[in-house]
Amino acid sequence: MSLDSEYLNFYEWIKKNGGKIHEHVKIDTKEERGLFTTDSIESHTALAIVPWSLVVNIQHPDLSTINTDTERQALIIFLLREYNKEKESSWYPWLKLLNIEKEADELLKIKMHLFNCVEHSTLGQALSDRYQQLQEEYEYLHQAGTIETSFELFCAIDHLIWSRVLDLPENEPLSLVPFIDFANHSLNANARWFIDDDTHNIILRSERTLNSNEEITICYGSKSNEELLYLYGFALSINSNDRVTIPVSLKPDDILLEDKLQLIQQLNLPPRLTLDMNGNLSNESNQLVKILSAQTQATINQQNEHYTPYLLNLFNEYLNKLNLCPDNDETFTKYYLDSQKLIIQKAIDNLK
Ligand SMILES: C[S@@+](CC[C@H](N)C(=O)[O-])C[C@H]1O[C@@H](n2cnc3c(N)ncnc32)[C@H](O)[C@@H]1O
Repeated sequence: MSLDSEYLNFYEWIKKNGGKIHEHVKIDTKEERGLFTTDSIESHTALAIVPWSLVVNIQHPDLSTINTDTERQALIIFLLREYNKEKESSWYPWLKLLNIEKEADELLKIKMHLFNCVEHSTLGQALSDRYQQLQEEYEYLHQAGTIETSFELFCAIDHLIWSRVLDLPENEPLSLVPFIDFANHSLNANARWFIDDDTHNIILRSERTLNSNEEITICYGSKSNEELLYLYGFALSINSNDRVTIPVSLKPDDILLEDKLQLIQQLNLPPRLTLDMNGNLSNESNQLVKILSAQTQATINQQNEHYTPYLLNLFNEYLNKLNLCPDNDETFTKYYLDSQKLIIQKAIDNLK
């Protein structure tokens, strides 16, 4: 079956289930697959209406027999089960388009490459923690006979969920919304989605006039490149929400170790420094540096002469690690690294 007919099947499936897609909206692939217009569309027009019966979450009758610890696990089990049914699944027209097997292969390659470059960062820590958690979760579900797939497929489905789930309001369950899940992210989005109060349908609506052949985008939130990479596997070349977070720790031979630890705990400071786009430290981070750099009891929580050298050393070390990462063609890793280097360089210049 050609790709076009797969898309047509998908649109038909949505309509058959009571949904609507604007006649000038379709899924297409330019740099990245997404939603596009085929003609101009006025502002505040419904681009797609997805019925609640097609929203995948624990309230859906198809998930009612799944008993798990978390909503996410229920979604994983549901997707694996439906994926294995292939054409027999009533969700097939949507699942077919998600390229789950290809995802499983690519995900590992990209993650390994990315991981080599970010091992020293908070992103590296978060990725390896997640990988370990996934391994433990997989072992547990596999041994209990709840899932019978490979670990790679399990990871791909987990990634699929995090990268496609919609941020519904707090009282709503974790949900996947076919069709709207094809909208890519932009900080300058031209569309947004909302739940219709009366019908509970999910509506995607244009927020301004759209030109013909324009990509329809929604905003996934004000996320840094690190968060975007962690959750979705992409980064932006220009991201006004970007920042650098550097993990820091105390040296075991620090003569003020106990006092510093106590103070850090008392003030509830996280063990990392955060720099905004302009290379400025957050207030919390500033306080943490004062403590970490102090060399006498009297100056333990004050600006001290070691403050600037401590930071310069830390920033230069971090920059060196970023520079050690070999050049690579992976676009998003490059965006991430370039932006990190720019911010660190600004922070170094600010100290001079
Ligand atoms: C909700 S899906 C959007 C549809 C997806 N592009 C597809 O082909 O099915 C989210 C995924 O799309 C990609 N994506 C979304 N916004 C992007 C952007 N601005 N730049 C590059 N990739 C993006 C990422 O791979 C992300 O994990």
